[in-house]
Amino acid sequence: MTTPIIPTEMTFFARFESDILSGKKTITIRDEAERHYVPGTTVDVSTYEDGRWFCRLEILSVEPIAFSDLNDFHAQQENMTLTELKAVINDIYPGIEKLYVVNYTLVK
Ligand SMILES: CC(=O)Nc1ccn([C@H]2C[C@H](O)[C@@H](CO)O2)c(=O)n1
Repeated sequence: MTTPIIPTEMTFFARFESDILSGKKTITIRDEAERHYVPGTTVDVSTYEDGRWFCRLEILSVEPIAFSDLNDFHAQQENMTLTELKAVINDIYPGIEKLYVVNYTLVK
């Protein structure tokens, strides 16, 4: 039996940093490769572009979601409209239907 590796790091595109730090963005939607975050653990967060650390987040939950089931509540939690959110996700994960909502809170 293999021991699961608990992720301790997460990256975000730098353009989302201010929304995360202000508490306006409280979820991120990731693909299969990033579904292994564990509720109750904390992760160090840095920018995807240059690896600059900017905060720690506590993972609250990780729930599967189909792209076609994304709704206005998800968009609100991302501080976007649903149209914007779907466009962002389509850009990052083109054609991927099976996704995961990672809910987090800023560690102060
Ligand atoms: C490497 C990678 O995939 N990085 C990501 C993925 C997603 N995000 C943001 C963009 C949206 O706000 C949500 C939904 O995917 O999460 C990101 O910043 N970096």
